[in-house]
Amino acid sequence: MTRVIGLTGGIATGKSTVSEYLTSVGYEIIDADKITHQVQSKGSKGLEAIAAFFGKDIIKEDGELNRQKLGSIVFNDKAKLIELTRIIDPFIRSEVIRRINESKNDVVILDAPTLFENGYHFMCDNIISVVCDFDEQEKRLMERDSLSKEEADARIKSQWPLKIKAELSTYVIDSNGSIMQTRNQVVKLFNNID
Ligand SMILES: CC(C)(COP(=O)(O)OP(=O)(O)OC[C@H]1O[C@@H](n2cnc3c(N)ncnc32)[C@H](O)[C@@H]1O)[C@@H](O)C(=O)NCCC(=O)NCCS
Ligand SMILES: Nc1ncnc2c1ncn2[C@@H]1O[C@H](COP(=O)(O)OP(=O)(O)OP(=O)(O)O)[C@@H](O)[C@H]1O
Repeated sequence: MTRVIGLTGGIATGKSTVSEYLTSVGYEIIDADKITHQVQSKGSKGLEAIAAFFGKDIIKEDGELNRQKLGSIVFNDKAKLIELTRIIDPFIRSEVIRRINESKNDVVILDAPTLFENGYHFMCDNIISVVCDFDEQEKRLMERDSLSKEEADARIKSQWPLKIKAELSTYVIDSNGSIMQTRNQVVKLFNNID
């Protein structure tokens, strides 16, 4: 049976950087963000369900989801984020489960930012959290996504505190240093996990 290693952390703490490295050394990654985009794509049932709740204006002229608009609604209104999760998570979950069940590998990495918030930790044998200090996370998020301080803080605060995620994880990667230092921790960790 395929073992599932959960990879989580906070927005812009370095999960994708870690999962890109794990891909390069041959691990199979199930990327919950990519699946989210897939189940919300043009003409999908997921997008139809989102538009039924948030209104047709949430779809752009080209038929794609207006991600920026939806993000600014849900990351500033907890009740709306709960609604979005209620609508879209069943689509994400069934695809994640399908991918795990169909995997031919001994190990898959489930890369999910809201692993704990959305209850995906119950599917995992081990959990790795990638964490860094709040100021560093805020800085990285503002730079990467060209967000203001307020926009970055709203996104960070819509997730569970990193301290709690770290406490609930089997392993913690501290990404405060350089990318090379993060990578070295991953190499060391995976030498011991397998
Ligand atoms: C709100 C949406 C449209 C924003 O889209 P956008 O393209 O700007 O961001 P993207 O999807 O690439 O996510 C970027 C980051 O936002 C954070 N994020 C996404 N969804 C959530 C959420 N429900 N709660 C907290 N943080 C979230 C994550 O850290 C993620 O890595 C989109 O994130 C979404 O539909 N989210 C709800 C689905 C979900 O819960 N996805 C997480 C899968 S475990
Ligand atoms: N030591 C480090 N480890 C990881 N990433 C770093 C480090 N130093 C800087 N970064 C940068 O931080 C940014 C955020 O990293 P990344 O995109 O991997 O975050 P993420 O956790 O996957 O975020 P999201 O939840 O939004 O998908 C990237 O631009 C990355 O290059």
